[in-house]
Amino acid sequence: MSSPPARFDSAPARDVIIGVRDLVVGFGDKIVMKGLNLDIYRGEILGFVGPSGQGKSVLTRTILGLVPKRSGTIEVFGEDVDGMTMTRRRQIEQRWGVLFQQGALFSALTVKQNIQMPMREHLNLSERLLDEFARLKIEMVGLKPDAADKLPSELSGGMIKRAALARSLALDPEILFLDEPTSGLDPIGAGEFDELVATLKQTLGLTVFMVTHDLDSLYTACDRIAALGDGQIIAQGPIEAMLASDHPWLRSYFHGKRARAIVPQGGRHAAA
Ligand SMILES: Nc1ncnc2c1ncn2[C@@H]1O[C@H](COP(=O)(O)OP(=O)(O)OP(=O)(O)O)[C@@H](O)[C@H]1O
Repeated sequence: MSSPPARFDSAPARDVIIGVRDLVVGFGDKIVMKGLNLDIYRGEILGFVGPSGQGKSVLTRTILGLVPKRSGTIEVFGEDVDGMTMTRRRQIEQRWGVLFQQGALFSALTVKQNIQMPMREHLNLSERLLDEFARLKIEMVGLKPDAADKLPSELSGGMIKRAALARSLALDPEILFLDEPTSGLDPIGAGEFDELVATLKQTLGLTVFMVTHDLDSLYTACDRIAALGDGQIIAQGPIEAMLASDHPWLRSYFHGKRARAIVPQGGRHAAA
């Protein structure tokens, strides 16, 4: 199965923070990635779309080293992940933050304790500094200070997302992986979350890889979009490139009934 060349766009060379080449991933007889190529550039918010079950989460998990690949290469921060020592791998892991679809906070721990988990695992900090850093992260994601001592069960869906985001920022990552961050949020909450991610990108210089089905996020938060289909990238570029594509799935996704419900000025859907 042929794949697009290593660089697809005519833009000047940019700093590739993650480079995926000829990636093949499968489970038993089922091949999910069929020679996929993708670059994630430093400082961008890349939206990753595609039909359900095509492998968006699998790609994320493969990059993160949670799913083994059959072949191909993955370079993270310019280094091939194959052959990395465990120590190096752990150093790399400190440079990314992950927000899984369900938020995945530990239910028995308070927000503060959740945020401090990665810090305790990777850093050697005093309790005073741990508290100070957790307080900072809580403020960064727009939660009130009293959220620190709450359990996840005491939080709304939007607050859980923010708390999980705060935890993913615990180690001051360079890149954030967000798996459907606005799913389950009402349109206003989703819009606020997108704004927060865009602000964090600006202020912290973050790179963001965001798996999403949320058209509004693609319009309002993403600098670039990559679309997955049949185990490969079928299109990538700014929203205009998606709108101009004549690929059948992209046409129905970006020009279908739901897409037409978007307020032209970039407002969110009337209904989620
Ligand atoms: N651990 C696994 N074992 C076997 N098959 C798996 C495993 N993980 C994922 N798959 C399969 O890989 C395919 C891609 O799944 P994935 O969750 O990545 O899709 P997706 O594009 O993220 O879907 P959605 O948009 O619905 O979240 C699916 O057919 C899924 O059943």
